[in-house]
Amino acid sequence: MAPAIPSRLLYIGGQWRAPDLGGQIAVINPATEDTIGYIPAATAADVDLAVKAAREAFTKDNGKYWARTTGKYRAKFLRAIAAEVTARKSELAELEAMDCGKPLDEAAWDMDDVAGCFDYYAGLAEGLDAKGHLSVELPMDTFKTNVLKEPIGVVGLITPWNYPLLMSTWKVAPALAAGCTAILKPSELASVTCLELASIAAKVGLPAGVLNVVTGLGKDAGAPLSKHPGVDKVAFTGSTATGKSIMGAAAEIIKPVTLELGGKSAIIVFDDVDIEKAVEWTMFGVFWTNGQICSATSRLLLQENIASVFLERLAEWTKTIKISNPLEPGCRLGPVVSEGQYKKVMKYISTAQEEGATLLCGGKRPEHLSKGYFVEPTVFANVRPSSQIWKEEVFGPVLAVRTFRTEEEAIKLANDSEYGLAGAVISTDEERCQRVAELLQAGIVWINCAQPTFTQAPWGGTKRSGFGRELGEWGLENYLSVKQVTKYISEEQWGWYPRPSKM
Ligand SMILES: NC(=O)c1ccc[n+]([C@@H]2O[C@H](COP(=O)([O-])OP(=O)(O)OC[C@H]3O[C@@H](n4cnc5c(N)ncnc54)[C@H](O)[C@@H]3O)[C@@H](O)[C@H]2O)c1
Ligand SMILES: N=C(N)NCCCC=O
Ligand code: NA
Repeated sequence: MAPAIPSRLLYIGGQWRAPDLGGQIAVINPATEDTIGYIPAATAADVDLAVKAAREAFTKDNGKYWARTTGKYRAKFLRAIAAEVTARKSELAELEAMDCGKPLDEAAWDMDDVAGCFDYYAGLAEGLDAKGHLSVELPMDTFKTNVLKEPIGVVGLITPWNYPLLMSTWKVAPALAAGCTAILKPSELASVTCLELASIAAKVGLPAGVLNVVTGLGKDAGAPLSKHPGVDKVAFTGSTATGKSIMGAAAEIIKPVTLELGGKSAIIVFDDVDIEKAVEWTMFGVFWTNGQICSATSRLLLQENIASVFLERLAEWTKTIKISNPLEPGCRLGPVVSEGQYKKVMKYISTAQEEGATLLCGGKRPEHLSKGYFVEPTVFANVRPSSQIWKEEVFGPVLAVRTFRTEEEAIKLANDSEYGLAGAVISTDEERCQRVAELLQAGIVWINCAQPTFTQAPWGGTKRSGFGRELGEWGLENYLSVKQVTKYISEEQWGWYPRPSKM
């Protein structure tokens, strides 16, 4: 039996609190269109309380409460959270699948990644203790400089619905490891597991106010958080449009932001490949998580002389993907997240047809599913570079294909995008893969695969896909501020101003 959606309030200052205006948002299961629960709807007053709680936790006892504790102390809580996520893995995975529509196997994988990420940043928190006082080489021996890495302060973390708990963890884990205190505002379309993270924080005894979770609409809760003067930094993952407004709000008060935004990443397949392997990675690149991945390799560039064999196999294989309720064993494609997303994806599909692309497979709701926001995995060939489906992020299971003749042409086509998040190259020629990897304008490049992501490696984009890097050591730096402490160590008088002669 699927678990019931737990009934939760906002988590502020270590307490469960009803939202100031008493609002609620329905939790909709996109596979059934049923309302399966409610989450609280925070507004500006709740955000303000959460920021105050986080500030108090940050400054309490001159930082001895959290911010200036040892990394070893903070690591214990991060590891306890990881253990609790692991203990509750199957329940959390089911909640995630019911809330955002991802297949249960994917949600279970996410939960392993969540636990792994908390464990990883526990290790980096411990590492900070040793790195706390770096000394800097100076050209004068009359001075000595040390560099302190300090938590940046109270951080606002705003996250999307495609990996609800994992995208939040990519921010919460390094922020807490660094000694920051945080307010997490997950997406209103999928907040259930983030409220469970709050319950886990309470259970492991994370000091009150260190992590606050406020659910609510972007305009009502996200916007007040992003412009709050009591927030020292905002880390955001979501759409480019929202990223732009968050950066604008932050500019008013010179608040640093990092932005992980959208993409329209290319996968380049050369004619020397094993067709079976290349077809499967192509499918995984755009149909995993239903294509609702910022790094989805949703533009396929295919070398001309293998195009017909490759596309025939791709269409044939795509038609066999198991589309079902995410909780059904073996499901490989669930519904898209919401009715709004369903309509948006369908509109992209009809526009692609109007613009003359060739529909190879998919393009509609699967016949065996009359309810739920399901879209068949869809492949369009002969896509013109000027067309919408080539340029814009669909965030759904839709692949756009073009052929190319030369390596140079492929790179040019791949880079001809406003976005620069990811890219992939598939070829048995290692030197070619290396060359292409270096020339792709992207923050993430996959060779002979697409999408596998490791907590240890940096993640983030270039161009309009945003800036800043999450994960790995880079992810921790996001939440640290650098302070130099310079000491005069000479016994001598400084001697810049001539001493006045004695009276
Ligand atoms: N680069 C990455 O790592 C990455 C990862 C996942 C998703 N994404 C991107 O996220 C997008 C899809 O996610 P989404 O639909 O949830 O994005 P979205 O921008 O609509 O929402 C993201 C978050 O921002 C909040 N928000 C909305 N308006 C706001 C405002 N005015 N001020 C402050 N907060 C506001 C939302 O409530 C949500 O929590 C896609 O474009 C995708 O590419 C990027
Ligand atoms: N491999 C994983 N888990 N990728 C997450 C990608 C997040 C962006 O949407
Ligand atoms: Na939902």
